[in-house]
Amino acid sequence: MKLLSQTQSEGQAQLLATIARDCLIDEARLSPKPGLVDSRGNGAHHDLSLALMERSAHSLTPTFLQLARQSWQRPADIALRETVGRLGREGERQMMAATGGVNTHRGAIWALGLLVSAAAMLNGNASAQQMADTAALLARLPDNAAPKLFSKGLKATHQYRVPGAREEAQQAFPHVMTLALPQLLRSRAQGASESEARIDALMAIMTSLSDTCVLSRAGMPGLETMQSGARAVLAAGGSATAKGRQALARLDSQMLALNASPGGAADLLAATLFLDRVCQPASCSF
Ligand SMILES: CC(C)(COP(=O)(O)OP(=O)(O)OC[C@H]1O[C@@H](n2cnc3c(N)ncnc32)[C@H](O[C@H]2O[C@H](COP(=O)(O)OP(=O)(O)OP(=O)(O)O)[C@@H](O)[C@H]2O)[C@@H]1O)[C@@H](O)C(=O)NCCC(=O)NCCS
Ligand SMILES: Nc1ncnc2[nH]cnc12
Repeated sequence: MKLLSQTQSEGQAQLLATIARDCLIDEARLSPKPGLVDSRGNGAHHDLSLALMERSAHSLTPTFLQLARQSWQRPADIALRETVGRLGREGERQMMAATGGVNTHRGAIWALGLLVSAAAMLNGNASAQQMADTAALLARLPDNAAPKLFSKGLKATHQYRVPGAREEAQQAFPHVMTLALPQLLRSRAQGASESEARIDALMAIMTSLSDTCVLSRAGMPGLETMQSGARAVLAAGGSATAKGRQALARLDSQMLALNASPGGAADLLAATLFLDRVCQPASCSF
């Protein structure tokens, strides 16, 4: 583990916060994303826009910075879990204030917030898997200060008996670690452009995620359409190929017709981009 002076660790905390914000902006701008806000338009959303997503991302930089500062070289214990929970809820309030009450990034605050904390806890010398495992340790700890709130995500996970955002983090982000990151690297290695590789990584997540945003808006038929459509894009060779792009356009039309938007998958793409940026295959480089 690297020992850093206070000035160095403050610089690293600021870097982590900036990277987390940039990953949210990169995710929002990436096009074409089925059903989601992107640089073409608002997807299946009436209350979201790219400008709003970007404003929301900027409003979260102080939250990510506080998470990194407070987590620096600390162990995963209840005290840190409660601090992280408090900062996360404060971040949600900042987001709501910045967007006039629209939920742009609730799932992203959760996933990226835990990963920013994990990166800081590990002081910069860890693999993506170690960071995901450390984030999972935190996510599994009880937060006694958390209010017992009803949420659309909880309703969908109970109704359809599927895992949601909470479980994804508690299980160390399987959709990021076993699907998205490997696909990102594979598509790059096969010569895809950076945008195409990122779209392919999003597709990899969408092949299997039980996205509670899609379930809430379009039920199980919507989720099945998302998963089979994403599999079709990858089976056709991914978004770098003409057939893959046709399958992607088909999936986009289907998601719009169903009013379905994979907001959870988008959050996990941002988490994937974060780990890709802060970690090397063997150790971390931020
Ligand atoms: C653990 C929490 C994430 C709360 O989870 P829960 O499931 O109880 O609550 P939700 O409010 O539903 O938020 C979950 C959000 O997570 C994203 N998501 C969905 N499925 C998955 C999945 N399988 N894996 C990972 N992530 C997933 C998703 O976020 C995106 O969608 C949001 C928009 O969705 P929605 O509000 O439903 O909006 P629309 O459908 O557009 O609404 P209408 O237009 O139809 O009205 C958007 O924000 C994206 O980010 C889910 O929404 C966690 O929040 C929590 O407990 N926090 C407490 C604080 C804490 O401890 N923080 C620690 C870390 S900082
Ligand atoms: N690009 C996006 N569009 C809609 N909802 C989202 N949640 C996170 N990213 C999103």
